Amino acid sequence: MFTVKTIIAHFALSYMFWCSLLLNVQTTPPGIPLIANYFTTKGRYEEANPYLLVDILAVNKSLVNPPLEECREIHLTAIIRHGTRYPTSRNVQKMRDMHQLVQNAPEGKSWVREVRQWKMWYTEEMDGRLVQKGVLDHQHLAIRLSKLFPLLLSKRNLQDGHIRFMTSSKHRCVNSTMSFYEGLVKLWDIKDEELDFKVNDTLMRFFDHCARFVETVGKNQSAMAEVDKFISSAFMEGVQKKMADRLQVPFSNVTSDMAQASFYLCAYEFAIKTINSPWCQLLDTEDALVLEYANDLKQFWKRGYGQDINSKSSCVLFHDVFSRLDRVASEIRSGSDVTEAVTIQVGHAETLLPLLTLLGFFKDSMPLTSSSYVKQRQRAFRTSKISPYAANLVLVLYDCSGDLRLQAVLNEKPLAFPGLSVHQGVEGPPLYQDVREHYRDLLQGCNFEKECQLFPSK
Ligand SMILES: O=P(O)(O)O[C@H]1[C@H](OP(=O)(O)O)[C@@H](OP(=O)(O)O)[C@H](O)[C@@H](O)[C@H]1OP(=O)(O)O
Repeated sequence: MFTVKTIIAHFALSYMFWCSLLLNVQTTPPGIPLIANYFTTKGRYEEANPYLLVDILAVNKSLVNPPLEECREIHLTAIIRHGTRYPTSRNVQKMRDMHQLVQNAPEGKSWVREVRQWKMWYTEEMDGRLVQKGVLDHQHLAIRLSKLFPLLLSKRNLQDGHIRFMTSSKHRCVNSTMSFYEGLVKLWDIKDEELDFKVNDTLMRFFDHCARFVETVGKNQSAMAEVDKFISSAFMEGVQKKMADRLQVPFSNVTSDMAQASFYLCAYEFAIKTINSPWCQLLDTEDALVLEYANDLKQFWKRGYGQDINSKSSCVLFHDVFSRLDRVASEIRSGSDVTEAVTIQVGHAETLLPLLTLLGFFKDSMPLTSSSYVKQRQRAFRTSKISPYAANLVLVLYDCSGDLRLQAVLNEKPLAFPGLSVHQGVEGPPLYQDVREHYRDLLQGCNFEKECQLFPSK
């Protein structure tokens, strides 16, 4: 349960947030950039769960465990994005160009001087590697999940080999997997144990192996047409103009890439070093909302509802998860032990977003387009909340006196399966059978090979 301190802090933070919205004044805690809630996939997990700012190990059991007394958790699959990372080499280049532009800006305000004096320390070699904060993200997540699901994430299950680890081959994911394991080993003071994990890109980087996705989306810039249109829109121009005014440089010198680079400089300095960098002074809330929307458009059209193949490329992961749930269900029904209590699968934002899309989560009534920025202010598809660093989708199977129930939890908050009504008005997670029925078409179809064929046979 939450401690009193956490509850008070949670309400204080929420009160400050709503004041800032109503009064449109900065009331974010000092040290946190005013625009920190809009960093999309470059954002910290803590901004999605502000109570963690007070106690990084706080959990709210009542939120995720079923209120039904007779339930006990019997299996957990967690699909987790890696922790906080360095920028990719492509973005380091954009950030370096932005830093260069500021060198030639006139002195101006004090923060401009600070930005001019700021040392560009990012290098291409960093290329998305995990940082120390990313190690802590996963260590802390492991401890919180073990507090939420103690029957599953237990010392006994770890030592008996009932907790399985799988990761993408990318260094940030391998190191995140090791950090998650370290969190448990430290918690239970386990010595002389070796982490046994599998690298499986077929599952964790399915998008690389889906020819139709690679050719029609990954390599096809026209699939990003709405993103490109928005980046050339008056909204983005407005951001560039304000930046040019603040820096007192010609508007023509401030490209949309530079606007994005300033956003990233503020985001990475904060996420990696917890610094409210002078770069954050270059953008106000309205600017951040525009840049947030540009990034959400990218994720929508490349990983979300924008193209059907985005979500269908995750069929292989969908079937992997449900075949394991089916296996556990039959083990329970036959009275035998559950062979795999916990599966930890570490991947990317582009592992999580297509699967969430396939399951129908965070779907808005209208698609995100270059012309719907204003209408989509309250959109459900907001990656700042869905897929920050260490974002995690946890599927928990419960045995409730013989009835199997399945709960979805995203970033430690329960998710209702879209379109699945509560079973006969009974509170708590739906019956597993009802979830399977709800996804019957996907379970019987969603054939990865067929969906990913570049030229589908008739
Ligand atoms: O804009 P960058 O180069 O950072 O984009 C990265 C992806 O980062 P994200 O857009 O999710 O913030 C990165 O995803 P991650 O979950 O591993 O951080 C992805 O692996 C990398 O290839 C870049 O994605 P893109 O779609 O190729 O731009």
